[in-house]
Amino acid sequence: MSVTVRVPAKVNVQLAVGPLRPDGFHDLANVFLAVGLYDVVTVAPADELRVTCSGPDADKVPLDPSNLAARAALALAARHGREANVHIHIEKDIPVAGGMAGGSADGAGALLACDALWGTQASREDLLEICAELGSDVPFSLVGGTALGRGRGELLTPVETGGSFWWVFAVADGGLSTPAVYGECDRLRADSFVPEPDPSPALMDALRAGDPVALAGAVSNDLQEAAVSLRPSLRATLDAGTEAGALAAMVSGSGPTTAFLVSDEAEAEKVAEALRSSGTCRAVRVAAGPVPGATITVG
Ligand SMILES: C[C@@](CO)(OP(=O)(O)O)[C@H](O)COP(=O)(O)OP(=O)(O)OC[C@H]1O[C@@H](n2ccc(N)nc2=O)[C@H](O)[C@@H]1O
Ligand SMILES: Nc1ncnc2c1ncn2[C@@H]1O[C@H](COP(=O)(O)OP(=O)(O)O)[C@@H](O)[C@H]1O
Repeated sequence: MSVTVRVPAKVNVQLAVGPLRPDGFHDLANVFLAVGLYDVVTVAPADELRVTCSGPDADKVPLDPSNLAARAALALAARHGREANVHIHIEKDIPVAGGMAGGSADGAGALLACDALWGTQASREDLLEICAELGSDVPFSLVGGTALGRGRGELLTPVETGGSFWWVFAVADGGLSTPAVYGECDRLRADSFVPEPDPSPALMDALRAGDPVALAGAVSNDLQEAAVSLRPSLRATLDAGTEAGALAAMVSGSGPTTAFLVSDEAEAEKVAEALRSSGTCRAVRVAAGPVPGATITVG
């Protein structure tokens, strides 16, 4: 017997970062959009907890208990007074350390899969609470769609979205550490007043209208300057996408993946081809969103 869960990547259409909190996190207005690039997590009974991973980036994924999928299984097992004796296999398609919440996706996926495998029947609230303990982005990987994350990103409310948006993602060589990018953001803003983060009304209107041109005018990412500061070569990738006709060019979350909003699928293929031949990135992916969060496909 096994259970398989499919979990999407995300792009942040707004990432407003407030001042550094005493606990080392930042308050956010984090508008997540789940996009159709997926990791697939399968769990099956085993003698002991074990994680395996396949896919082109598999060698970059830790297989020890620091893996977010393993941590999710251990957290659920601890709550229900049982052993986490399960084999977790991750088919990884989400770029690793790319600002697309791949680890968070695996955490949410393993949690949902173990809950079904073990019949623990945890409530949605319990699952979301465990997700928040695992990481700021993990609750969103469970719920998917479009959502506003407040607090450190874990306090979610759904955002009405009137259509599907097409994206091209340029995957960079190597990853960027999320804490390092937040740290660089603090350093760059050390002498500026940093306001409390708020969701953009223009962005909410554009999402509700399903209007990619309006969305392109409203997207923002306070971590972009920091990601480009740590990885200056991203500037050339952003420029290549803009020159190819993307409506908006931005860093995805903490990067180094860059995200290009386009009007439709045909434009996506055009911009993708231009990015591929630009020589400014390692790989190019096309995806649309919003899509649902973690979903059981087998089991
Ligand atoms: C930046 C974002 C945008 O969605 O994602 P990525 O682009 O990395 O995927 C998130 O805020 C990343 O969330 P996640 O990767 O879950 O971070 P966590 O494990 O909770 O925290 C890792 C570290 O990031 C920093 N951190 C994270 C969230 C937050 N609101 N403020 C922070 O300062 C802290 O240094 C923290 O120790
Ligand atoms: N299941 C997992 N998949 C990928 N990375 C993981 C996983 N579990 C833990 N990690 C660690 O999390 C780091 C961040 O990876 P990831 O979640 O892919 O990127 P990001 O935080 O930029 O969205 C990786 O460098 C890796 O060390």
